[in-house]
Amino acid sequence: MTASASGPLLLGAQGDTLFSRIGEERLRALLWGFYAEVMKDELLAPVFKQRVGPFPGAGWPVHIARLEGFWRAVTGGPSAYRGQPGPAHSDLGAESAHFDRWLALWETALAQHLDPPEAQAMLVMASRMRVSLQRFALAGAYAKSAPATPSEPSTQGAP
Ligand code: HEM
Repeated sequence: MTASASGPLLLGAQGDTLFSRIGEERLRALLWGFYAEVMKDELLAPVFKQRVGPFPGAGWPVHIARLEGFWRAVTGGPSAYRGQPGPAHSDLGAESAHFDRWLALWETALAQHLDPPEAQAMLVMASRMRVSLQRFALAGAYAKSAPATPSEPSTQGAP
């Protein structure tokens, strides 16, 4: 074997990140394709529409750019992402069923846009993230349903 067959798959250890194997263009296409499907889904779409607005306008270009930064960061690419994924999910009313659906659509989108090894790696990453994101999501839901705290303004400003 000589180096003549070198391509993106034979980069040195430092350059061989998941991000470098996926590439910027495919990552972006994956994200737009994924959220296009999310916004056709009757369970997920209302949650995103309320926060981000009607797809693909409103807040979507900014949202996708933020997600691109996030996925670049976690796949070893250059990224300026400084967000807080946990708190972003704490007030959505998202439950376990939402995460099941999200991951099912993610798996489909990954198969459409990426080669199997990268698709598998991205699926495993998201499955692991789910554990903590869902914890944030459900904690927010419990806080909301707790009857102890009156939501009326009568107590606001009280010492
Ligand atoms: C493992 C699955 C998921 C991953 C990896 C994920 C990832 C992310 C990330 C990285 C952000 C950007 C956070 C920020 O920096 O602002 C985000 C935002 C958001 N996610 Fe998720 N998410 C997942 C599941 C879900 C589910 C199930 C829902 C709801 C049905 C959801 C709804 C949202 C919404 C509405 C935002 C925008 C929040 C805002 O900007 O106000 N996500 N998500």
